[in-house]
Amino acid sequence: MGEAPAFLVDDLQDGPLNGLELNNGTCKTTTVVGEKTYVTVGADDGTLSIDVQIFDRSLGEWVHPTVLGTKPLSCNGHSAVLFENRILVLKKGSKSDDQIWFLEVDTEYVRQQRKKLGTEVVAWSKGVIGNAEKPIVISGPSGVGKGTLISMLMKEFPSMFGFSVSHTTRAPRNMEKDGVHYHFTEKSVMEKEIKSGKFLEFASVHGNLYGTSVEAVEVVADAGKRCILDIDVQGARSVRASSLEAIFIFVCPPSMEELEKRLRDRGTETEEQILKRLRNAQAEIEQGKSSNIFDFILYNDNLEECYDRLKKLLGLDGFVATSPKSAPREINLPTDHSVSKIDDKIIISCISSGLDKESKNS
Ligand SMILES: Nc1nc2c(ncn2[C@@H]2O[C@H](COP(=O)(O)OP(=O)(O)O)[C@@H](O)[C@H]2O)c(=O)[nH]1
Ligand SMILES: Nc1ncnc2c1ncn2[C@@H]1O[C@H](COP(=O)(O)OP(=O)(O)O)[C@@H](O)[C@H]1O
Repeated sequence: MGEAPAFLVDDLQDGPLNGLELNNGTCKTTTVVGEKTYVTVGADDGTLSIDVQIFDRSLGEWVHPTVLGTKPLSCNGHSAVLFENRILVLKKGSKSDDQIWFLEVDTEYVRQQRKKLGTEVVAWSKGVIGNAEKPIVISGPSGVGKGTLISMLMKEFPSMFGFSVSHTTRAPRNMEKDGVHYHFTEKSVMEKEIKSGKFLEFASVHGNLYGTSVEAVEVVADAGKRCILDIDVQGARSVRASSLEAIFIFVCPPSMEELEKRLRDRGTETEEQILKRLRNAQAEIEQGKSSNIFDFILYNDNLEECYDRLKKLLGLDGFVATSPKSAPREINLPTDHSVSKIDDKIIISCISSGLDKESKNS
C-alpha cells in the first residue's frame, strides 16, 4: 500500500486512457475491474518491464501487487483491454512472439496465490501464437519409465510435441545436457527465482528442488507444439490448480520389485539415492491412484503395449506422422493500434502505415 504515483491521479479521475503515451517516454493503460483500477506503465526504451499498480477505490489507496510470472519488457507502447478475468495487453511494434500478453487479475491461480502470499497478486503470462492442444502432465515414481515413454513419443512425433525443460538443483547425470534435459541450477539462485515468481510450479523431490518455469511451457507453445511436462505428484497438483489446462497421466509400475530392478539397472543413482526413491515411490503411487489429480493411470508393464495405450489415450493410434505441421501463422500488429472489446470479440484497430496514414483499418 502506498502513495499514488504522481502522474496518475488526474488521469484516473478523468477515466481510463488506453495506451496513452505520456510526455516522459512512458505509456500507460488503465483497466477497471470491480473496485480496482489496474494501471500498467511501460517506458518506451525497451529496457524495463511493464509495471503494474492497482488503485483500490474501496480503500481509496494504491496497492503494490506481488507480480508473478515473466514480466514483459516494454517497447513502443502498449494497449490493454479486460478479457474475462485477465487483461489482454498488446505490445506495439514488437516481434510476433512477444506481442500478446495476459495479466491475470482474478483467475483461480491468482486467487490462490493471493491467499498463500497474503498480498494483492497479479500474474503475467504470455499469449501464444500457436494453436497447440492441451499440455500433457506425466507423473510417476522414479524409474517407472516416464522418460522412456516421453522419448518414444517425441521421436515418433517430433513436430507435434515439445518437452518442458524443468529447472533442478540436482547434479546432472552422465548423459544429461544443461538446457536440454534440465536447466541445472544452484539452490540459492533457484530459491531467489521462486520468490520472484518465475515458476508455474515447484517442489522438493528426493531432497532436491525441481520447478517448471512459466517460460519453459511458453517456449513449446510458441513453437506450435504440444507441451509435455515430466513432474512429480506435488507439481501435478499445483498445475491442476494453476491456469494451465492440461491432461494428467500417472504412470504405475507393475510391482515394487520391478520398479527397483529398473532403477538399479538404469545405474544412474547411488545406493542411498535408490533407497530414497523407493521409499518415496510407495507414497507417490498411493497419491497418484487415490487423488483426483490424474485423468488417466497407465501401467507400464510391457513397454510397447504401454506406449500403444499412451498413444491411444492421446488420440494418436493409427495416426501417421507426416511432414511437420506448418509453423504457426504470424500475426503482425502494426506499431500503431488500439484495442477494445465488443461482446466476446477483441477488436484491434490499426492505423495504416501506408500512404494514407490517417485512415483507420480494423
Ligand atoms: N514438481 C516438479 N517435479 C519435477 C520437475 N522436473 C522433474 N520432476 C520430478 O522429479 C522427480 C525426479 O526426477 P529425476 O531426478 O530426473 O529422476 P527420475 O524420475 O528418476 O528420472 C521425478 O518424479 C520427476 O517427474 C519439475 O519441474 N517440477
Ligand atoms: N516397460 C518397461 N520394461 C522394462 N524396462 C523399462 C520399461 N520402461 C522403462 N524401462 C527402463 O527402466 C529404466 C527407468 O526408465 P526411465 O524412463 O528412466 O524412468 P523415469 O523417467 O520414470 O525415472 C530405464 O533403464 C528404462 O530403459
